[in-house]
Amino acid sequence: MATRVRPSNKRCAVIGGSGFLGRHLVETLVDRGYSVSVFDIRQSYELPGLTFHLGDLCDEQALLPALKNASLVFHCASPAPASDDRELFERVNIQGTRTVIQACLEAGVQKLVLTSSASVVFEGKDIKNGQEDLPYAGKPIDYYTETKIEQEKLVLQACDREKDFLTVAIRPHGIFGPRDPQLVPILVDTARRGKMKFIIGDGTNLVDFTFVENVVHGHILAAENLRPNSPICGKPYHITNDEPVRFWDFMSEVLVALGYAAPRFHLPYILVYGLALLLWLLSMILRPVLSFKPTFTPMRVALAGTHHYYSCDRAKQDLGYKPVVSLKEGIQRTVQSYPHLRKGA
Ligand SMILES: NC(=O)C1=CN([C@@H]2O[C@H](COP(=O)(O)OP(=O)(O)OC[C@H]3O[C@@H](n4cnc5c(N)ncnc54)[C@H](OP(=O)(O)O)[C@@H]3O)[C@@H](O)[C@H]2O)C=CC1
Ligand SMILES: CC(C)=CCC[C@@H](C)[C@H]1CC[C@H]2C3=C(CC[C@]12C)[C@@]1(C)CCC(=O)C[C@@H]1CC3
Repeated sequence: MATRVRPSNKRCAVIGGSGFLGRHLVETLVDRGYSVSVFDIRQSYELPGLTFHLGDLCDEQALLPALKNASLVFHCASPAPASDDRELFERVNIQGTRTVIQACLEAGVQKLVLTSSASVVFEGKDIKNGQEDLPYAGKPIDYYTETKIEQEKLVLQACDREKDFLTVAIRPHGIFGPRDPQLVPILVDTARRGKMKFIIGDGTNLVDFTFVENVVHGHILAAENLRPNSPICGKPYHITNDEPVRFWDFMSEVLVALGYAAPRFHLPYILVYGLALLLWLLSMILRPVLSFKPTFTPMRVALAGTHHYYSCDRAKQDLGYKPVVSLKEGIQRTVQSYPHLRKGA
C-alpha cells in the first residue's frame, strides 16, 4: 500500500490571499516562518518566496496545485458584500466552499480554517455580548449573510477525525485596518458626498470593530490549536477587539482624524430602515432596466443603528486569544495609512 507523504505543518495555502484580510494573514504567516501559497482570482502584490496561483475557487482543477503539499488551508475568499449579487454569492460561498472542501480532501490537507462572520447570527435586531451558541439568523438580511451561514455549516460539518480532516471557523466582526477597501473608503466617500451629517437612532448603540491584526492572530491561533483531541474541532469562534464601542463614536473618531466633520443630527432608526428597504426593493424591481446601488441598504442601516457586539470568551478559553492591538492604536494606525483620504488630499 502506498503511504501518503505527510506535508510539513508549516506549509499552508491561503485562499483569498490577495484580499484585505488574506494579504495581512499571508504577511504574518511568512514572518512566522510558514511557507505559503496563495490562491486568488487576482494577484494584488508580490512577496519574496510566495507562490501565487490564480483561478476561481469554484474550479477544483485550478485549486489543486495551490493545495499540493499543504497541511493547512485558510479559506478567506468571498465576493464583497456590496455586490449584493445572489447568484455570485451562492456560486462562490456555497458551491465554491464545497469545492474547497473536496479539493482539501483530495490533496490530503489536514486542517481547514474558514473565515466566517459574526453576522451569521445577525437579523437586524440587537445582539449584546452574543455567544457562539446563538442560532443562525433565521431571516438573514442579505444574500451575503445567507450564504455565509451555509458556508460555515458546510465547513464545520466537514470536520472528520476519522478522515484526518479538521475544521474550525473564525467569526470576525467589523474588520478595519490599513488597505481595507470597505470601511474607511465607504465612510469617506459618504462624507465627501455630504451625506455624513446624520446619526441613525440615538447614537448609543455598541458595536465591535476589530483591527485586522487581531483577526489574523485569531486565525493563526485556531490553526495551531486544531488537533484531533482539541475542543475546537468543528466549532465557530468570535474574534473581536473585545472593546465594544458606540458605532457613531467610532465613525466620528475616524472622520475627525481625517479632517471631516462628525455627524450631528439624529434621524429615527425605523424611518431610515423603512426608506432603505423601499430603495432596495425599487432597485430590485428596476434591475432589468436601470442599475443603481443605494448607499443606504437595509443591512448597512441595521449595522449603523443597532447593538451588535459579541463575546470572545470561548476564543480566550480554548485558543488563548487576547487582542494584540488596542482599538485606540488600531484607529491611529488605520488613519495614518490613508493620507490620500484626508480632506483636501
Ligand atoms: N471585512 C470585514 O469586515 C469582514 C470580512 N469577513 C470575511 O472575511 C473574509 C475576507 O474578507 P475581506 O478581506 O474583507 O474581503 P476581500 O474582498 O478584500 O478579499 C477576498 C478575496 O477573495 C477573492 N475572491 C472572491 N471571489 C473569488 C473566487 N471565486 N475565487 C478566488 N478568489 C476569490 C477576492 O477577489 P476580488 O476582490 O477580485 O473579488 C479577494 O481578493 C471574507 O470571507 C469575508 O466574508 C467577515 C467578517 C467581517
Ligand atoms: C461593525 C461592522 C460590521 C461594520 C461593517 C463595515 C461596513 C458595513 C460599514 C463601514 C462603513 C459604514 C457606513 C454605513 C453603514 C455600515 C458601513 C458600510 C453608513 C452607510 C450607515 C448610514 C450612514 O449614515 C452613512 C454610513 C457610512 C458608513
